[in-house]
Amino acid sequence: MSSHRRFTGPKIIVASHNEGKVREIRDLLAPFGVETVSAAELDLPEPEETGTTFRANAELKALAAATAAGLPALSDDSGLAVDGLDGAPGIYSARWAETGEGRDFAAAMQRVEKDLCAVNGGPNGNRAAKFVCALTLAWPDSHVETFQGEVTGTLVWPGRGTQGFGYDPIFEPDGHRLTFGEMDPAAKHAISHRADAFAQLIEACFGDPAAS
Ligand SMILES: O=P(O)(O)OP(=O)(O)OP(=O)(O)OC[C@H]1O[C@@H](n2cnc3c(O)ncnc32)[C@H](O)[C@@H]1O
Ligand SMILES: [Mg+2]
Repeated sequence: MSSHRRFTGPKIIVASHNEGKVREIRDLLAPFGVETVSAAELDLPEPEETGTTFRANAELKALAAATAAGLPALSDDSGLAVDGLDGAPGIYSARWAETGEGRDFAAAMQRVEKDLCAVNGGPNGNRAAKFVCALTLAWPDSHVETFQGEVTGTLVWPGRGTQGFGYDPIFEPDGHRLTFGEMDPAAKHAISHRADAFAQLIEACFGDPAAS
């Protein structure tokens, strides 16, 4: 028997204010016939991400939405962790793009490249990075289930492609010659950090209970 709590539906809050993420989460949930409503659509406040780990931030976002709305909520805390930068920007990936008037990912990607070149003494050297995703499913009684996924790759410069969102144009996953920015959504979903975490969530909380 699995010790995970199962989601019995029918409705789930997607506890994110990031449109690109909400689109991907809806794609990944589509085969399970779950009705979704996003935190933005419900006008839920965006909690401050005070955690020091992806897990802590995912849990606080999901709990805030689930307890405010009285429905199970699914959050995602994710980011780009660059080996040569000791894992930066990491949990600060969104904050590196903040301008005070919104987000500028062109500027955030430029900062990653500049910092990496400073460490490597130029454009070559160690350009390894990974995307990390912590997914939390929380219930209104404060029960949480959290799963973490990742995908390793290499940073390219300049960025390529206009698909996806955030740092996708500069991330070329290992074993591929296209960046996430150049891949179709289905190709990204086959290998992404989000899809990795999702596969674990689905198996633990959405699978057939008779099979566990
Ligand atoms: O907190 P919510 O409301 O979900 O939305 P957010 O955009 O603030 O999300 P995070 O706090 O988790 O920050 C994640 C950052 O990492 C970036 N990121 C995460 N997953 C990504 C992906 O699949 N492709 C590109 N960038 C990604 C993303 O653009 C954000 O800047
Ligand atoms: Mg955020």
